[in-house]
Amino acid sequence: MTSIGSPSFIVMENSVLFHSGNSHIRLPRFHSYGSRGRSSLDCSPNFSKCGFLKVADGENFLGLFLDGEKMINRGKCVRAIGKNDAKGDDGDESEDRIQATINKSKKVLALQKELLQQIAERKELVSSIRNSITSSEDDLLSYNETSKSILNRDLASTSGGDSDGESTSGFTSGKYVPSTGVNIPVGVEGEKEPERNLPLEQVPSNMNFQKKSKTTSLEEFRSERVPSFHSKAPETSRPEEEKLEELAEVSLEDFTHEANGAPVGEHIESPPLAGVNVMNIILVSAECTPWSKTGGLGDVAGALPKALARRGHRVMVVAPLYGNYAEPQHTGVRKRYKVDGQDMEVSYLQAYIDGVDFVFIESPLFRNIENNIYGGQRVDILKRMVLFCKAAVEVPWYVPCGGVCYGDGNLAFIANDWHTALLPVYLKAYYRDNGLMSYTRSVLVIHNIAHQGRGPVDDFSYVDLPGHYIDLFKLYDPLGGDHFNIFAAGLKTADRIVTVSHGYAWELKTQEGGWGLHGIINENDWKLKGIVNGIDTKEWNPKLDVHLTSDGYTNYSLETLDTGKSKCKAALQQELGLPIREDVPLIGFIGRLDHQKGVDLIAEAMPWMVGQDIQLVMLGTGRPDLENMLRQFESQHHDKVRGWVGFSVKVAHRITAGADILLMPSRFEPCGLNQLYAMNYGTIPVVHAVGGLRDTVQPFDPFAESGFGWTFERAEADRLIHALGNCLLTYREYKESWKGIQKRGMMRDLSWDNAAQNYEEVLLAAKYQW
Ligand SMILES: Nc1ncnc2c1ncn2[C@@H]1O[C@H](COP(=O)(O)OP(=O)(O)O[C@H]2O[C@H](CO)[C@@H](O)[C@H](O)[C@H]2O)[C@@H](O)[C@H]1O
Repeated sequence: MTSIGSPSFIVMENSVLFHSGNSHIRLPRFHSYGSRGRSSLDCSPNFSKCGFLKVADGENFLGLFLDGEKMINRGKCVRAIGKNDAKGDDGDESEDRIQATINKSKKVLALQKELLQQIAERKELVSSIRNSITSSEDDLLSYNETSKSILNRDLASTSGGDSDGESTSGFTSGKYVPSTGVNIPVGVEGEKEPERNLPLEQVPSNMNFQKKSKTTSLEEFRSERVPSFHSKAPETSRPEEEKLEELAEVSLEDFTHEANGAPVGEHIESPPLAGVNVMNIILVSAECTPWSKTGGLGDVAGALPKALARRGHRVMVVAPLYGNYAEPQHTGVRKRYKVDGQDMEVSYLQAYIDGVDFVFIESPLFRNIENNIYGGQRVDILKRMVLFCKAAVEVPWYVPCGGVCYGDGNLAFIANDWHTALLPVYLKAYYRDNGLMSYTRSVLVIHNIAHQGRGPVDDFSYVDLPGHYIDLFKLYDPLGGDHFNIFAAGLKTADRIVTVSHGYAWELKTQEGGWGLHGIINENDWKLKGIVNGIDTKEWNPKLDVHLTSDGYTNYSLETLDTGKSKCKAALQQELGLPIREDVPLIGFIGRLDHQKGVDLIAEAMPWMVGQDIQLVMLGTGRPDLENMLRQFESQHHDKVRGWVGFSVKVAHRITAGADILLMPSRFEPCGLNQLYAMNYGTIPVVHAVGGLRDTVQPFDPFAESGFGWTFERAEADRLIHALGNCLLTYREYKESWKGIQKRGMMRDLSWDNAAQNYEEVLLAAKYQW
């Protein structure tokens, strides 16, 4: 928070020139001010320097307040700081300073002029490049009659959206009809290739275009000097005048700094980490924490976008609205989409949290299934995903966030698992095949290849695509012959494929690991990359964990590990009704109860385990037989074992904090998040060395005192017993080594920041791929 002391002002027609110490800044005058005695604070959501004026008497300004902490936070309310009389206590001295400011502003205007000249030159260069691209790709870009008529329809601006609720999109006689009132982004016109303001960063780097020429382009200037603004329109859809206006709005201080080489004022935000590569990114997921979660996908959808936003990208998450969520507000936008021949209406809600736009799609199909997201008949699930993907792919056109739609230029979708694997296909079939959304890319992330959206070939009729698209979905299966496979089509169509660890990227290409899709994955190896998941270090942090603030639990850190963790362990033992003993190793398991998670291996090892002086708590839901098994473990070994059947985020956090050891005998594990959470809480993982578990848990080496846990090479009970036995021995006999492992785990950087940077590289590669 920046405190501005004894400031003085010049009130101009449309702005207020503010001067204090060495700082100068121009702020727009807010229409909401000027009322007598007004004392509340207000802000301009679109203004880069989010200023606050307090007025007591007509046009006499009493105070001006700056949000110096994070100026790009739209709508973030700040406390009032600083106060001064408009005429100033400084009298003449103040007048002089103001005069000086005016002089400086003149210099700045001269600078601006020069910049505009450079921009004009740069524009000329870009348009000549664009012309050459257009002429060489004429064939590719010529539209068929259908697309011409689509383009001729509604050429309204990208902002605002259409809320008439009357439009329907879908395929009629093999031709896709976008929803009535599609807001084709500005620049899409008439019968030719849409005229677009190709942003500078969209020019492929290999085009010999001097990206880093001596003169500075507007884009470069903006990205280097001005923080990225959440509510700004995508570059492609904004007229040049608007950009210039924005340039003029950049504070005087920025310019005077440029001119004088003076120190940067406190209110200048550092440039986005992504630099000139900032993009609009829309992650589409069937679940998203904290609103909906059945497993790790929800965690990723809730956290990765925030890390991407921290790098300066404009980021949105699109998810279905399953329940009544507190945060999102109705946008007033409604649309209709055809699903299996029926018109389905959807509406859109939106919330802006931690730099990310969360957009929820509301439909009776999604209502009240938060506990059964993937439940129901195969065809019902398929219809839900068809509706979700059809609606999601058009969100950038219809749903204004911070007042402005994302638009389809410089845009990349991140789809996740088979549930949204239709999105890349729709993007291609409905739009890119018709010359629309040409600058939009899609990346498909594989979190779990075991679930693929399979069905009989006849299911193709539900996805509403032109007939020839069936080849993308058809897959031969040695058991069932030809079948319909949504994941297969998504993998073939997406511009890039990501999976959640390096180990899993390798496994996917094998017959055992690819679950029938290894052929397709091998064919598309060139676009596949493994990126290890991160963790949400706010949500899963023993220091901040909100689930550790009651019932005897406590927050702790590396410094308070011994006392804090012991307290959490005792609280967990008490909550579970286990004997409260500091010296007994407490082992935890958290996960979906299915074949993947290797619960049966724990069952096999159970006789050995209960023969040890240990305690075991297992939390999970899933296959009914495995749920029953958990209940049986508890009733048979009530003094040592608890089987908690249910889905409880709170209990998951508490087990992670209170347990000494986390067991993950997964048969396959694309990445695994629980072992990462465990390490961050000083809980030692014992894992089957597979997929992401192998990538993230380097085995303990007692000679080098290195490593983070114990691993076993084969998913077999005796291997598990061997690894767990060594772990228990170290717990009991080698306390210092144990502490070392705990501390190394807690000191690791497990945040999403690294992964976000890697995702950015993938998105960029997709963006420049034609
Ligand atoms: N009963 C319960 N109560 C409360 N919380 C529970 C729970 N059961 C599971 N969870 C939570 O769900 C998440 C599970 O995440 P994982 O990554 O371990 O597995 P999942 O197989 O679902 O995810 C897939 O996607 C993720 C994300 O990419 C990959 O890491 C993973 O390998 C892949 O299988 C964790 O946050 C865990 O705490």
